[in-house]
Amino acid sequence: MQTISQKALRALLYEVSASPKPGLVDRFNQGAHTDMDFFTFIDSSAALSNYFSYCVVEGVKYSGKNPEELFQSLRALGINAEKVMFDATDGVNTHKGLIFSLGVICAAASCSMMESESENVDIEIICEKVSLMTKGLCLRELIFLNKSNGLTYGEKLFLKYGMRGIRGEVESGFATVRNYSLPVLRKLKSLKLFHINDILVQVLLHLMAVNKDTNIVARHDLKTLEYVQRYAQQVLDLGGMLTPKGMEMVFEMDKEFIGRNISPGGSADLLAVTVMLDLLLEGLPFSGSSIQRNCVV
Ligand SMILES: CC(C)(COP(=O)(O)OP(=O)(O)OC[C@H]1O[C@@H](n2cnc3c(N)ncnc32)[C@H](O[C@H]2O[C@H](COP(=O)(O)OP(=O)(O)OP(=O)(O)O)[C@@H](O)[C@H]2O)[C@@H]1O)[C@@H](O)C(=O)NCCC(=O)NCCS
Ligand SMILES: Nc1ncnc2[nH]cnc12
Repeated sequence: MQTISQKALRALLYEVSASPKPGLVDRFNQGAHTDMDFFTFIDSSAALSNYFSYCVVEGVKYSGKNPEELFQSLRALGINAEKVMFDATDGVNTHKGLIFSLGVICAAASCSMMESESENVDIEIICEKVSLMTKGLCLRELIFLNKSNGLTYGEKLFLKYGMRGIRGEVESGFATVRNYSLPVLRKLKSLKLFHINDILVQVLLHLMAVNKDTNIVARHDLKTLEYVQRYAQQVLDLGGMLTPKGMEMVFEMDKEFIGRNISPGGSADLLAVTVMLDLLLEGLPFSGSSIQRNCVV
């Protein structure tokens, strides 16, 4: 059995390995990116493995009553992890979104497991903890935003379109993942009919059909986001990765996204989050009521 941080690393590696992912870096090509490839993601993933352990430790140590304090304790770790990522990739942003999302999940999972003294913590409880930890984040960092320059893409897009990006997704306890992608992943795995690669790409298509991906809007506009969502739904209607015709369309979509410089990076992130929550559902190496803290990490 694996520890929480090993699962986080596995989620990163599964996400980048799933191929073909339209417009994204995968084993077949660089997608709509010129500055990074599959190996950049391997370098970035390896560099981040310690960071996930540190986040798990914060969750294990935390015994207070206000989960927002636990989130605050992660912030410095997250900022440092972004530096570690940029060092490993020569300044390319591979995993900024996942440093944030998986860091919060690692801490929420270990904290919830310590509280319940059980390895079998419901995903709903972990996501509820994520939501409590990040409560008020959109209000503080977007709605009451009081800086006028040096804005991140996420902040600019909130001001322009009211999009809440990754902050909205974590504050909702990963509603998009719980409502759409995780049920698809679990159902397809349980059928035992398809290869994990094809299942992951299929899950990505489901995410692309619904996710309000700020990454697409940052490079383009809302019309392009709608185009991506419609296109993903059309491919799913043909069976997506699970039928020969659908699979052909996925390769076609990849070519088209590369040509139009479209990269659904936010949906790629939610694919990794989906894998992580699924791996957490498998349980962790605890032993009865005496929790072996080092096993969780
Ligand atoms: C809190 C922050 C992480 C917020 O950052 P920001 O204000 O920039 O907010 P967002 O734009 O909302 O999101 C940041 C990244 O999250 C991913 N993302 C976006 N939308 C969604 C969504 N709907 N669901 C899930 N995830 C989403 C996305 O990451 C992916 O894209 C990255 C590539 O981005 P970028 O380089 O900008 O784009 P390119 O098009 O490739 O660039 P060009 O080639 O055009 O130049 C890639 O990393 C994917 O992962 C968003 O980028 C942050 O500001 C913050 O506070 N950081 C500190 C860390 C911290 O506090 N951690 C806490 C400890 S847990
Ligand atoms: N595979 C991928 N390609 C491009 N951007 C990403 N962000 C997260 N995963 C990604």
